[in-house]
Amino acid sequence: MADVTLAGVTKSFGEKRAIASLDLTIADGEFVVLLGPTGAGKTTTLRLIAGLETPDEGVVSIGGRPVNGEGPAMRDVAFVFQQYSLYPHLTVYENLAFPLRSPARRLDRATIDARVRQVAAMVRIDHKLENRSTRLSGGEMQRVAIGRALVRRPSIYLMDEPLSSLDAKLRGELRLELKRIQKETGSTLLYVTHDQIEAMTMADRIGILAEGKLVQIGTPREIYTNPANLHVAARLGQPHINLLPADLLPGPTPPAGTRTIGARTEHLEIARSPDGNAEIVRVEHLGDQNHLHITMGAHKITTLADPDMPVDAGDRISLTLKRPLYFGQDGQRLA
Ligand SMILES: Nc1ncnc2c1ncn2[C@@H]1O[C@H](COP(=O)(O)OP(=O)(O)OP(=O)(O)O)[C@@H](O)[C@H]1O
Repeated sequence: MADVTLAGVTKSFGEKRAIASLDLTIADGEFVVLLGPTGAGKTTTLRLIAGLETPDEGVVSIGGRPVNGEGPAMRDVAFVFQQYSLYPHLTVYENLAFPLRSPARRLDRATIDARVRQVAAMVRIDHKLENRSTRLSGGEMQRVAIGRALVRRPSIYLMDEPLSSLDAKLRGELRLELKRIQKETGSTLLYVTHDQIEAMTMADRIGILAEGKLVQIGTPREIYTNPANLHVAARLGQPHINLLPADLLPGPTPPAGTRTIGARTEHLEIARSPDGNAEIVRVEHLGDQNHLHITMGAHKITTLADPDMPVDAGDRISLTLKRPLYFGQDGQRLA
């Protein structure tokens, strides 16, 4: 079993508390994505699990075994970083074979060869095995870097923004492949990203970190539809959720104590109306949808609309809320 547990883990760097009493469990075979703003403690969490940092307090366990005293080599964990970190003078084949050649592994040549070829096929780089790693595109290099982690067959993968340096098309392709590989191999994977699409599409569960604390963890759908507070609500959704005063828009009566209403596209009803309560100031045509930028008094609202909806800048519309999210004074969700 390769479940990972952090229990009450705290880690400071000098005065800075990077991780504050963090409790997190990743089940065996689960794909968990950590999302959070810069400095939230995502990388530090990975490094604590890898054994590259030692907790000040609390316990890190892998497969039920406390590993606080164990170095990285003993933890059977593979780390994939944002930078490719390949050996430039070696071929793709040699880069993939390298982790298997350590004397401690005692693998024979045929076993190494079979494993390299199997993983190369998995990450779809088998046609470039003899290329030098410097003569690859960014996407190919990152496939090799991921392959080099896979070839070792560790029980846990830790990935720190492995796709962020790639262009959007490659990111989309590798996202699908990573998810497929993780399913096929049944590996436990903890993945850090700023990219909410990666989080939504790959994660079994998303953990939202803020200031070294786990604010919420749940399936992508739970985190999106049932955010625990304003912070979580603002992390997911494109365009960004609109955070509005409780009495701005007509709609259902908010629960007592409502300070802020969270309205995503699906919480807003739009109708063209010359005496409507809002005005469209800009329409961005994105092809399959339109981005509408709306003002209502001093407030700005952004939402999506069907490209067939005949609206232009300057049009007045009436905006109504339907089942939005309600938040109290302290930012916590009320309903
Ligand atoms: N080695 C270190 N020395 C001093 N401070 C550190 C060190 N490592 C991390 N920190 C601090 O701890 C906090 C958390 O850092 P961490 O790298 O875990 O954040 P992150 O969520 O991964 O951020 P990013 O998204 O920018 O990578 C930050 O304030 C950072 O400056």
